[in-house]
Amino acid sequence: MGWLKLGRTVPSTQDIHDQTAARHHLKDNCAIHIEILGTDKATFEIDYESYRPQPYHLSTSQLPLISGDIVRAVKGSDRLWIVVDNVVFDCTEFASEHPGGRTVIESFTGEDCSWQFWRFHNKSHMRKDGLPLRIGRTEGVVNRFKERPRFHGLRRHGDDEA
Ligand code: HEM
Repeated sequence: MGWLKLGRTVPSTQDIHDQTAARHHLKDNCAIHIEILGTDKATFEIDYESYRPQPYHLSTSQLPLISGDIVRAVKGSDRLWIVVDNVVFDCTEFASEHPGGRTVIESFTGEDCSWQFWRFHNKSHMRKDGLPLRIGRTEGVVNRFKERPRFHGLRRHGDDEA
């Protein structure tokens, strides 16, 4: 499948150098370090280690919100975070044990990969292996690839039965 083979894109550093974005992160109370370096730009380092797995009993809406800018910026770090259905999973350690291989998780780091995920996994995989990796929820992290419709016979998968 094409999207499985695509390499990583170079991360945009625009967000990281944008002062407005920096203020936004502060407002969200995230663990970051901001330093003004004598220019009109602010830079910050994100303390990715401070985002910890969340208790299993929390519903998605109870998970801490991680700003989309922080999730996207993970591409420039050594952490492997992915987003499925607006939930952020830290797969850094899990990736090496992933039955589908490490590469596929690396290729989606800092991105939404919801439909790709659901093509290969079911809710039971998510409960057993995904739940321990949840570190938060996020908003506005998009999927790079458009989902291709699937067909069962002549019927489009997901269409109403009637
Ligand atoms: C939260 C992150 C993920 C978890 C917990 C996870 C978990 C798993 C598990 C438990 C399996 C084995 C399934 C089985 O035994 O039938 C598996 C296989 C697989 N996963 Fe993931 N996965 C994750 C992310 C991803 C992502 C982002 C992709 C990319 C599409 C992916 C692609 C695959 C593939 C291709 C397989 C092999 C399927 C097969 O051999 O039939 N996984 N994964």
